[in-house]
Amino acid sequence: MTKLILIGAGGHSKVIQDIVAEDKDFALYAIVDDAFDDMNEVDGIIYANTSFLEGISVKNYLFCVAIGNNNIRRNLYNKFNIPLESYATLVHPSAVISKSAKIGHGTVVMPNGVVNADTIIGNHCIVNTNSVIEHDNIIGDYVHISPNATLSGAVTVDEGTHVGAGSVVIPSKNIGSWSTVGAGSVVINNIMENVTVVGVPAKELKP
Ligand SMILES: CC(=O)SCCNC(=O)CCNC(=O)[C@H](O)C(C)(C)COP(=O)(O)OP(=O)(O)OC[C@H]1O[C@@H](n2cnc3c(N)ncnc32)[C@H](O)[C@@H]1OP(=O)(O)O
Repeated sequence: MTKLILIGAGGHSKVIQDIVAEDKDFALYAIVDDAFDDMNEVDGIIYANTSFLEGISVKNYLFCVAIGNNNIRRNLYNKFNIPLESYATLVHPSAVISKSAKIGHGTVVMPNGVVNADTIIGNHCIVNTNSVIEHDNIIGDYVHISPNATLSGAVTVDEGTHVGAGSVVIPSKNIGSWSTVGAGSVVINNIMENVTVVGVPAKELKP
């Protein structure tokens, strides 16, 4: 069993802890978060400040940045000198993943997530509860596909973008990097980088 360390102790972390509890390949070793000043051990799990990472031998563990915010997740990955290969790919047993799909390091697939044929998902992504990523999608690093969102076939989502809960993207559209698709939106056009779109059909929200 591989010992796993989660970086982050908030709501998103709780869902990941549930996934780890279902996975016989992993044993949750520690949860580190700057919200913790002191080190405690509860039910065999260490709770500690992120400075705990400085005193361990990285090669003995796998890791996951368990933070929902895409930008913070990227910043924490860049902050800690942990090789990409040391980040686990965590998949809930109820998720359905095509044998031809590829999923990167540090990426989590929540309950009932679907990733279909020939889709490629990058590193440190979130495929959230009940979301559907259809065939031939290309999903960049640090992307979050929220609960109940549906990406139709051959969609591309570039780095850091957040696709909101219950939104739909029609086939073959591209969503640029570090953009946000509001909850419940329907994307029928390509979306630029660094914008927020909302509504049906999705239109840019001007600052
Ligand atoms: C397990 C989990 O929890 S995973 C997390 C999943 N999270 C999500 O899906 C959240 C997605 N976020 C949203 O939908 C947000 O509303 C955002 C990012 C689109 C906009 O947030 P903000 O920038 O704070 O916008 P704000 O709330 O000020 O609204 C601005 C305008 O957009 C409208 N608007 C905001 N969100 C939406 C939406 N999803 N659909 C349609 N209109 C919207 C508002 O009504 C408002 O309109 P008005 O100016 O005419 O009054």
